[in-house]
Amino acid sequence: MAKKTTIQEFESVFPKLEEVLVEHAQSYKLPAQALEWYKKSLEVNAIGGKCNRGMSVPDSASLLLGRALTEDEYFKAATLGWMTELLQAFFLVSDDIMDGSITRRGKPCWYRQDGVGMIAINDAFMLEAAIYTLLKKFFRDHPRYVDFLELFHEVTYQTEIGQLCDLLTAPEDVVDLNNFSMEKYRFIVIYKTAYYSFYLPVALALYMLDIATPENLKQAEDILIPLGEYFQVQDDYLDNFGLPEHIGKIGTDIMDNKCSWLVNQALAIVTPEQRAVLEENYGRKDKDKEAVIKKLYDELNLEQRYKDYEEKVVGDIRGMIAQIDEAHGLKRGVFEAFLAKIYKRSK
Ligand SMILES: CC(C)CCOP(=O)(O)OP(=O)(O)O
Repeated sequence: MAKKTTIQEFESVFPKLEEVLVEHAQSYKLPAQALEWYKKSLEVNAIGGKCNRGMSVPDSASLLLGRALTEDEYFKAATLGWMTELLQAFFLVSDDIMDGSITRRGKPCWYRQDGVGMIAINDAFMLEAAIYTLLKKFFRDHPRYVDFLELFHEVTYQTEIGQLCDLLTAPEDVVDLNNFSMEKYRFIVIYKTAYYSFYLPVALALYMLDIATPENLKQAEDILIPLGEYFQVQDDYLDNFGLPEHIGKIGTDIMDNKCSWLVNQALAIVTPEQRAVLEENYGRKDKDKEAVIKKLYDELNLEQRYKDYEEKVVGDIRGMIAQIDEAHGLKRGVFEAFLAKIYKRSK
């Protein structure tokens, strides 16, 4: 019988990994001040999230095996999971600078913390580098070591092309709503979110168990990418309708001129007068203009539109899960468990 991990159990693995990373830094005789800085960056930026990505590696491995993991299997799967959380930390530290975000996981963004500033850019690079230190330490002799390396490299690149398009579609000083479309939106979110947040953890579990056949990887991708799109739509919805004290971050999409799911939905249904309101107020660094957009979103009843979307897309995803061919090691439970982690989430 598969066993689901808990956040406590998953987080209990991190200190051991942090010790490995600190020892690696010490092997270069890193001065004490820099070492302390690195430790703090690891602890502040890797810990404190929901760990959906990280916990999905051991959860998926246990579901694929159809049994609880042994202690060593759990440690290895959780280590791969923490590598996805280090990748997440690398992206969040960077993204918060690019978006001019204020809070993250209920605290000031790392770059906004005392004395950090643009050192955060180098800290982000070091969070990414930590992935490969752990991979070499614990998986150098694994038959799929090169596949792990290539997977992390490819998924990082996919996320970066998504982020590039996200930023180019949301120039700070040039608001042109004709620049937005659902087609552009889908490309952006598939690459900036879906691959690293949903495909990566399951692909890691498949490689760890050495059942990452092209068929299994393709079947997994065909479901996990739509799941990742849904997850980003949720994030866009929460950016405006979520409670900052509950989601742990203050929404910035409207002022950041983002090609958000919400503005794309609005563009599809506004009257000419309402479109003029969008044109006049969207994408400006102005709280009063932001408030006008938030009021328009309420008038357009976008909250209900999101809830209708959620029921439709989850029905479609459940239909895809039901079609999975389990003959080559894949298990429907892997995707049902991932969906259950995010369905109707409020943060
Ligand atoms: C929307 C996504 C790309 C960024 C936030 O991801 P997340 O909600 O999993 O964040 P946490 O790691 O803080 O739980």
